[in-house]
Amino acid sequence: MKVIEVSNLRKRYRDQLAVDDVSFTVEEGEIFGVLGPNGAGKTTTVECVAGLRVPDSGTVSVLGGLHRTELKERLGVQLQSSTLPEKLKVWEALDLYASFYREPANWVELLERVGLADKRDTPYGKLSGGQQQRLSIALALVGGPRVAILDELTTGLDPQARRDTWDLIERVREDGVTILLVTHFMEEAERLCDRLALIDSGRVVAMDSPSGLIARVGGQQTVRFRLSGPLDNSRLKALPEVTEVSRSGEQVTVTGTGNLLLAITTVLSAAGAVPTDLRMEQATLDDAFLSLTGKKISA
Ligand SMILES: Nc1ncnc2c1ncn2[C@@H]1O[C@H](COP(=O)(O)OP(=O)(O)OP(=O)(O)O)[C@@H](O)[C@H]1O
Repeated sequence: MKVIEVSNLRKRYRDQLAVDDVSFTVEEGEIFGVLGPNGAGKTTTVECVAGLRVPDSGTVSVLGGLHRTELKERLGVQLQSSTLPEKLKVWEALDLYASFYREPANWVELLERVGLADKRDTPYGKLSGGQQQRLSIALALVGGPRVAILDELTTGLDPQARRDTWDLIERVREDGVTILLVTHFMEEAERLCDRLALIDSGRVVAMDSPSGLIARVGGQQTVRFRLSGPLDNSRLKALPEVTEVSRSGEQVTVTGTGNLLLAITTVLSAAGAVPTDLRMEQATLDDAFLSLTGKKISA
C-alpha cells in the first residue's frame, strides 16, 4: 500500500525556486530517505508532505488522501531545529503534546524507549543536544502516528548518539510506522533507508535502494597497497578487471571492476611481490551522487 504519494511538486519562495519537480511514493512500513546537498529542497518537500506548506503546483496524498484534521492524528513530524521553551520540563512537553491527540501513545513508555526516563523532570534547556534530539523524536511519536517525518534527525549529534538514534528509528519502524527521513549523511541513508530519492536543485535525480544507487556507478572499485620492490604495471593493466593503475613511490592505486582484488593478488603473487597495507574501497552514495550530478553531497 502506498502511504505517501507526491506528484510533480513545485514550490517557489519569491525569487527562489526551492522545489522544481519532485515525485515519489513511499510504501507502508518503509524508511524512505530524501538525500541531497544543502539547499536542494529537501525540507521544503517534506514540509509540503506534512501539510505545513502549500505547494504552488503538484499533488501530495498521505494515507490515501486523508483530510488535514484526520491526518494530524496519524502523522508525526520532527522538524529541523525546532526548539521548546527552556524551562519546559521533559514530562510537561510530552504531556502537552499528548493533549493534542485523541488517542495519544503512552508517553511514559515512550520516555523509556528514547532513554530519557531519568530526565523526566529536567527542563528542556538543561538537556544535552542528543537528549533534546531524542525528546523531539518522542514528541513526533507521542500521537502514535502511522507516518513519521523526520528532518535532519542526527545533525549535531556525536557518533555514539547518532548510532543510538538510528537504533531507535529501526525500532520505530519495527512497530509498523512508515518513515520519511531527510538527511545529508550518506552513512545514515545507507544504514536506515530502504529506498532513497537523491535530490539536487529541487529535482529528483535518481530513486532506488542505497545499493541500487551505488551499483549505478558501475561497481567501480579502488584497491590501494604499498609495494617496496619493482612491479611491471603492464601486467596489472593487462587484466580485464583493471581500468587504471598509478604508482607514486611505494603507493600503488588500481581502479577497476569485477573481482578486482583477486585478479590483482593473483598477478602479484605470480610475480613474487608482497603487497602491504592493502585496502579496498567501493563506491559510495556520494560517488553515485557525484556521477549523477557532477557535485558532492557532503561539502
Ligand atoms: N522560508 C524561505 N524563504 C525563502 N527561501 C527559502 C525558505 N526556505 C528555504 N528557502 C530556500 O529554498 C531552497 C531550498 O531550501 P530547503 O530548506 O528546502 O533545502 P534543504 O535541501 O532542506 O537544505 P538544508 O539541508 O540546508 O536545510 C534554498 O535555496 C533555501 O535558501
